[in-house]
Amino acid sequence: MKINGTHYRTIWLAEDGWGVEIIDQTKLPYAFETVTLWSMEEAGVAIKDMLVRGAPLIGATAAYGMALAMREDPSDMNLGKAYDHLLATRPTAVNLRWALDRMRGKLRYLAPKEREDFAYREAALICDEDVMISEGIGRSGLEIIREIAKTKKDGEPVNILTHCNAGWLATVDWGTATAPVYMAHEEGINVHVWVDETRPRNQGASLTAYELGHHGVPHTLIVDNAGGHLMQHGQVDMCIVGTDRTTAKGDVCNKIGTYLKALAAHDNDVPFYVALPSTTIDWTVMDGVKEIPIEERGGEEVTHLTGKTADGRVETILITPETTQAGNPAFDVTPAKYVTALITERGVVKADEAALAEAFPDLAAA
Ligand SMILES: CSC[C@@H](O)[C@@H](O)C(=O)COP(=O)(O)O
Repeated sequence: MKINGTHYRTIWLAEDGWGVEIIDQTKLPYAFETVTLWSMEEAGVAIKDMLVRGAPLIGATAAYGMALAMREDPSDMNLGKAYDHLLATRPTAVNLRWALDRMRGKLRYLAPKEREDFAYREAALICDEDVMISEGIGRSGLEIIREIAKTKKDGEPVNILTHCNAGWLATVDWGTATAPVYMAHEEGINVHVWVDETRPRNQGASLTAYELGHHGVPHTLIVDNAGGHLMQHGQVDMCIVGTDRTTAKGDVCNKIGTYLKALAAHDNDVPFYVALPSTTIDWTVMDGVKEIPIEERGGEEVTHLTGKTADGRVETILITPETTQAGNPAFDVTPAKYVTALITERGVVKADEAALAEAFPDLAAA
């Protein structure tokens, strides 16, 4: 993705070859600042405090966290310690466990002195693969947008609603939900994105709007509750969202509020697509509502708002009475029956157990 003419991935190695550079997403959209992670602990903090976020990028950062750990101490004991420490940072995105399992699964069979170099190579591979996977998702979803575009009169845009940020900033590059949008835009299809602000952390307002703007994709920010109204009035052609964990039968766990969008889409015959890399499928889980752990975050994310003042200061303010308690479940589960289809790197797949197993026989059986 290009920011002011320079192509950036969301994670890369520092010039010294071992520090890990990330974009501090807590500073966006007000400032584009990069941070270097020098230790496994710093990688853990970056995930937990959401300097990096989005399921695929959480996985990529954890992989580099393991590499940093192996540089510090490549012993068996530290391998286990780093795995446990990083796994505890955020509970819902399964890419975290996937990346850690892949790293530990390979590193444990190597002699300690071989582990550091291998870990850096493996983490880089995970990042490169993520970019290729997002490109594959983009190509799969592009077909759907092309078909909808054919039904439009000259000059009418394809209106796409998205929730949270499943964009370039949530992956290593391209994004999942945004990859088809970027490809359609590059192909000259007239696309317009309805961006849910995505309270409480406002990933839509701060991140999705930021990256669509930098890419020149027409978009309009809406409050989270506007989607149903727009759908009732024929102003949404399709929804595309991301997912933090998809079950073996196609239930989808994504940012809180996704479920309500899916219900509104169902009621209005608007196709509801979920874009995901295969790394986001948890083959060990069937029933998303009962089995997926939902991250509960601090109530201050709900009671406070952060924004930029007219004189350029970034401030956090209280929007409730001092004593108000807030609940803050960060994700919800959309049952497979409300998902029109899953947009994956291996094509568009029905959200059901048999279709997923057929599309990913190698992974489903593992
Ligand atoms: C391709 S990212 C998919 C999901 O991780 C994304 O939609 C999302 O909900 C991100 O939540 P976040 O809490 O910002 O990490």
